Amino acid sequence: MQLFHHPYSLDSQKVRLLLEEKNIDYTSHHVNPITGKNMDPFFFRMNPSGKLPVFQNGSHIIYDTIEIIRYIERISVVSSGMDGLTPSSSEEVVQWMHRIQEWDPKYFTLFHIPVRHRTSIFKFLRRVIIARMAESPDLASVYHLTLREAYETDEKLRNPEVLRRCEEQLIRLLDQVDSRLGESSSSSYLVGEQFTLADAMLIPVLARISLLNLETMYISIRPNVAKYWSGVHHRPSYKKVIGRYFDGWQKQITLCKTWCFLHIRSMLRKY
Ligand SMILES: N[C@@H](CCC(=O)N[C@@H](CS)C(=O)NCC(=O)O)C(=O)O
Repeated sequence: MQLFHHPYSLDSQKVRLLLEEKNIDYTSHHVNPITGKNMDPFFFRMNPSGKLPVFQNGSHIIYDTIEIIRYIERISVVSSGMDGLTPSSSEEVVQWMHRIQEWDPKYFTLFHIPVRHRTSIFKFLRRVIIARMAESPDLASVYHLTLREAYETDEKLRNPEVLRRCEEQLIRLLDQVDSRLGESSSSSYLVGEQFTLADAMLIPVLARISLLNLETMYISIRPNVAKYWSGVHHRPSYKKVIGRYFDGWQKQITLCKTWCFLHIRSMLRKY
């Protein structure tokens, strides 16, 4: 099994958390979307949307995050030898998964990146797309679509209404999470006492808020969410998938590495 992912990608974090929780071995391929690695022809041929994560098991390729997560759940049930005995996720878990996945972090994240950094990332990515298009003319139509999407994204970021809608949706989700977590004082996870697929999907959302230095505004003011968030930091899966890249000073190193890469490549005009 192979996973094409990146620590920066929120949907990749969801899948990786689950793989770690279920102790499933896989071959990991880092595809950094900020440096445009997801624009490489090999990746585009596998997934014409260029989005992460992509999960491959033999000839079976899955691009949709919820589908990947449910597939991993089935693998884990089968490999534990409990097939037919262990019920798959409850209706409530599945509902939470969809509710969490409905929040698209793209614009929220981009709005909170300083404009000058955002502008140079976008400029770099547009040049990467054009360079890849020249290398693989047979993929020109997909690259054109991606380029158009990049311009549209830039356009939307000028519209404050887009940010307002993302914020509203996030606030609604966090309020629902806070009240669900508060329903039982003994339950540590979103749907009861056990870590479920819903937690694997929720933790990266909180990690994104924290990465953007917005914890005070969105997490700390919700006591149940704040308690949950500090609790999940102790899980080995969290440490491996998120903590080692973004906790404390690691965050500066991770961001600095990407920033230096972009800067040097732009200076050398190597796209
Ligand atoms: N098909 C995926 C989409 C995942 C997605 O939007 N991935 C983002 C990262 S979390 C991505 O790859 N962005 C790179 C890009 O848009 O170029 C799903 O909805 O499950």
